Amino acid sequence: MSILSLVGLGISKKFITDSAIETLSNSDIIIFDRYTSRSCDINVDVLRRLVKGEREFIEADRSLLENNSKAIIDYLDKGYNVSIASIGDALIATTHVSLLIEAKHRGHEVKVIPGISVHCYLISKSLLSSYKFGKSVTVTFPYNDFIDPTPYNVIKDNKERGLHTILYLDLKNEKAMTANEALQILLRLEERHKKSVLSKSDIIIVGARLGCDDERIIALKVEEATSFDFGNTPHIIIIPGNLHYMEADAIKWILRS
Ligand SMILES: C[S@@+](CC[C@H](N)C(=O)[O-])C[C@H]1O[C@@H](n2cnc3c(N)ncnc32)[C@H](O)[C@@H]1O
Repeated sequence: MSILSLVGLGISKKFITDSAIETLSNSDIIIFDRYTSRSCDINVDVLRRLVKGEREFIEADRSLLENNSKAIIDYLDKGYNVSIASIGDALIATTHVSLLIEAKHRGHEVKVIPGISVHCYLISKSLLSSYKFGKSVTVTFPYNDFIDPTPYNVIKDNKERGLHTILYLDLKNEKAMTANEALQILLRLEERHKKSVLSKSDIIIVGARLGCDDERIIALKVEEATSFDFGNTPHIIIIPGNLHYMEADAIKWILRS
């Protein structure tokens, strides 16, 4: 029986925990997940330096972790302890739980090492109440002329219940969607569906490169945000629902003046 560990690295180097390093150092094979999220300063070379002892590193894209999990199970079946190291938390806004289930079914031990996720970091820095977030959703790049309406519908459902929505932005190969692109997509969906889900005068919150030295978190109107320069990616957005008076007071500190 081998061990499969899902290790969250946190969103930047300063958040990598001792527990993460210890778990990686005890693995024979470390699979660095470089597709579910990006960090400003964590990469495979950084991990090589932090991990104790010589370990085999594999850089994994979507095909290895989602379509070809058999390769991972084969390593476990051969007696190797495997860690999958993801930016942020390995189980927040990913589908990696399927790997744990598969490994467990094969009789292997599974471990989860939580990491500081962009999800909780953003909620904390936004000053909004964690009790008032609804379902989160990813805005994906249009495919030919097709724009996936899911984010529009999720924002609508959350807003109907007064809840805030976190929008993750698509990562495709080397391209990361900017907040500007995401908002243009949502405004196009508004034009198409006309359900008054998003208007140019709404206040939204954008986080850029959270956890990095040049992080930004700004509350501003949609019409300003569409052309605002938030700096390099990754970016993330909150579409607020109804603001409690304390939330409305607190976000003034991050409001663009
Ligand atoms: C699918 S989510 C995965 C989240 C990750 N598992 C975690 O727990 O942090 C990845 C998306 O979150 C956002 N994101 C991740 N890290 C970020 C950061 N440091 N600053 C701003 N947005 C970030 C981006 O929109 C990115 O495309």
